[in-house]
Amino acid sequence: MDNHIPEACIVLFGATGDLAHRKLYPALFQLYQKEKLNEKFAVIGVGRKDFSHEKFREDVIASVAKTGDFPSEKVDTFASHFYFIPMDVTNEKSYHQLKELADELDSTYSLNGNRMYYLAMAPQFFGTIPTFLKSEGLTETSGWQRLVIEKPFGHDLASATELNEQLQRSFPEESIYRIDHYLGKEMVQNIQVIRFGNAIFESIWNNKYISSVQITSSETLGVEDRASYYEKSGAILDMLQNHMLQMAMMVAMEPPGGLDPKLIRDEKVKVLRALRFYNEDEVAKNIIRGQYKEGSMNGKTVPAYVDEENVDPASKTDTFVAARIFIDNFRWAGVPFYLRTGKRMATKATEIVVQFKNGPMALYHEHNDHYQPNLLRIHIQPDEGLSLSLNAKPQGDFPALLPINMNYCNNCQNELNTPEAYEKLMHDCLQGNSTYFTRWDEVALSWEFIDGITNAWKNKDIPLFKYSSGTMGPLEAEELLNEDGYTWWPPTNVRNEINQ
Ligand SMILES: NC(=O)C1=CN([C@@H]2O[C@H](COP(=O)(O)OP(=O)(O)OC[C@H]3O[C@@H](n4cnc5c(N)ncnc54)[C@H](OP(=O)(O)O)[C@@H]3O)[C@@H](O)[C@H]2O)C=CC1
Ligand SMILES: O=C1O[C@H](COP(=O)(O)O)[C@@H](O)[C@H](O)[C@H]1O
Repeated sequence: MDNHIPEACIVLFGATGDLAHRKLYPALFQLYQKEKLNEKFAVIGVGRKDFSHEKFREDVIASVAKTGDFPSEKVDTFASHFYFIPMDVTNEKSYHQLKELADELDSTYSLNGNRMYYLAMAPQFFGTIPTFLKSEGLTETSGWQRLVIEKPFGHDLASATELNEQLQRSFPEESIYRIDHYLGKEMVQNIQVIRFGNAIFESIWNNKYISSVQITSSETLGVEDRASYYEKSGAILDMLQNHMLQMAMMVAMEPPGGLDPKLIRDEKVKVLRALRFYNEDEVAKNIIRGQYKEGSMNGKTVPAYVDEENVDPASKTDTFVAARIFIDNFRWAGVPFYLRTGKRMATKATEIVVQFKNGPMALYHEHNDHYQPNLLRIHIQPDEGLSLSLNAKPQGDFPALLPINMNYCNNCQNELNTPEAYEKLMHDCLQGNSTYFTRWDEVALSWEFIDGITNAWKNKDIPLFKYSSGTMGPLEAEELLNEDGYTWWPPTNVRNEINQ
């Protein structure tokens, strides 16, 4: 890991695709504008379209322009570093032309042989490309070689293992950067600092003082045009296996011995090792799956999942999942972690709520409707921040109670400066910092846990609960918490709280 401005040739497979256009070019431009990239970089875009370098540059300029009003000279100079190779990645021979251009740019821009290969392509190509990169000699340069790989990383443990073995024949584990874009989110990275940078939290961050943890990631969008992928994945593979478990790991991990990526990832993986795995009966009791029905959102009727384009009308795909999980270790024994995520829910929000236990004696709250437990809310999105709910006394009125909130908003004043997840992750990769990428042991264990659930869904008659679009999911997800004496805390908006 180093902090100097990295020089590298970035080879972007999938350069004409949606992810590259919407996220990756704007992210690279931000790095360039902030001087986290200097003139020593080149990007080679790969796709099947017959683009010239010029056409590709126009595309890159258009993509950047969609994200803000930037000086055209700066954008043009940035785009001049972009080159395009039309090729079919399944054709081994086409890599020769790629190699030639990469070697040439290496010397034109003095890139020291450093290469970042970014696979922004459908997963069926994840194994093929690294194999050809190695067999055709693209991994033999004098500099570093890093492989960035998009999601999904397999669809179960067996397929993920097979893919991983294939990758490791071309790139060692320390050169493989598996993207989970939630790990690039500002407030997900902040969890570590909030916990380990504040003695008041770390000392009570355990089962003596915390009664439960809730993590919600709700979306208002439906399946959109991704049915062919989503029909096979559902919310459980799309969100729970990766983003939701990653957030749970960040909340639950032990303090690392330092900030080295290995030390942090070692602690995260220990959380997964302590995760309670469920048998089929336990899956039925602890995991709720749902699917959206027709409903009303912003005054408009939206269709049921089964009526969406390219969805099987008899589909049993989960568009919602709520899970009660337990981390059976000294710190967390007995503390339920509730995770829920879904599409077509009432709000777009990601929030973590840490609920603290009530004090040992009910001096104030026994007959008081206003009493609420202390909550620490970590607002991941859309606004980023923290809120701490406390109880106080309203002016002059004793012994009444008034719940109050202490709020901090990370992006309210300086909105434009919050780096996008992809900007941070690409920068980290260029610097060789793998902290916020997923290591193979994390991926394998998370698949093992998820396979237990999906196998139970296949083998047992476990219901799929329907929920109306525009709600927070099926009633059964609420009952999951009610059984334990809890209720889901609705996501709040820290900006509104501050402005009240
Ligand atoms: N889009 C998003 O918001 C997100 C995407 N991802 C992941 O990113 C990856 C890419 O997604 P996305 O950008 O949406 O996909 P798209 O379908 O929009 O783009 C696919 C890209 O692959 C190229 N391609 C396809 N087949 C070949 C081939 N045989 N040889 C060379 N190039 C080929 C296409 O080029 P051409 O058309 O020129 O052939 C295109 O550039 C996926 O793994 C996805 O899961 C992850 C999170 C969010
Ligand atoms: O990975 C994915 O994430 C998005 C949600 O990401 P967010 O940053 O907007 O919260 C989700 O819509 C998509 O289905 C999934 O593949």
